Amino acid sequence: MTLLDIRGVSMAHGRHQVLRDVDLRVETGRVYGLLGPNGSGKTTLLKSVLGANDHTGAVEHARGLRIGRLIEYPAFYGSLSLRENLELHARYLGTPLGEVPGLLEEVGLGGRADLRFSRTSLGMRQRLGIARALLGEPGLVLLDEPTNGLDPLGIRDIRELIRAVQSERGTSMIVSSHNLTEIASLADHLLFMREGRIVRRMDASEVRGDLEELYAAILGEGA
Ligand SMILES: Nc1ncnc2c1ncn2[C@@H]1O[C@H](COP(=O)(O)OP(=O)(O)OP(=O)(O)O)[C@@H](O)[C@H]1O
Repeated sequence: MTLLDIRGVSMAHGRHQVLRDVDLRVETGRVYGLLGPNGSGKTTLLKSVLGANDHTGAVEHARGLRIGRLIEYPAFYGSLSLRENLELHARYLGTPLGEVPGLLEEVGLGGRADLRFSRTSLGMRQRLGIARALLGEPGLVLLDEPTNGLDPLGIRDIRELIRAVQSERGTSMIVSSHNLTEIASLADHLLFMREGRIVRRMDASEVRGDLEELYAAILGEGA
């Protein structure tokens, strides 16, 4: 089933064209890896999916689709506990508060539910951000550089968490990342962006050899 149908989406910041005629169809149960250099338009595309910017073209959502998101650093209240932060967001979304303890367990924060947010590490914040993105059982989750700023073990932990969430729930995801190992292990469909366009798309099963070499061949200087 098609969850999201993006057709001819373009977006400019002033005279700077950030997205150019992007088409993308997102299907149920698939994980899309969004790759591209800094400034290629990945975050802007994810924001267009959410209707959070002034793009042209069409973004059609399947009826009743809930979209969870972890885009940039999510805002949480430092003086509230992890549980209170999630409950506050659940109230804002109108989703059941009873979901919160299970979600904290699912992201590995069950034993830390009463810790104040201001006392958490970046890895814990990303876990909490993922839990927040899962409130209300979304059909699609957007993760924008979910391991940004983490150390190698933190990157591995978050990657494994995302894989576990995906395999347990079967949720469709769009994950943007500069970390090719992460994308290679998570995505089943790869989208390469350059200067606001999707210049190449392929199934992960089509990747032969090293993803870094493929990335350079598609997106490197002179490609
Ligand atoms: N609010 C804004 N005002 C002006 N320009 C913006 C704004 N937001 C983004 N841009 C510009 O749009 C372009 C695309 O930015 P975007 O954040 O979508 O790229 P990205 O591929 O996500 O990059 P990165 O990998 O660095 O996160 C960049 O050149 C950026 O400077």
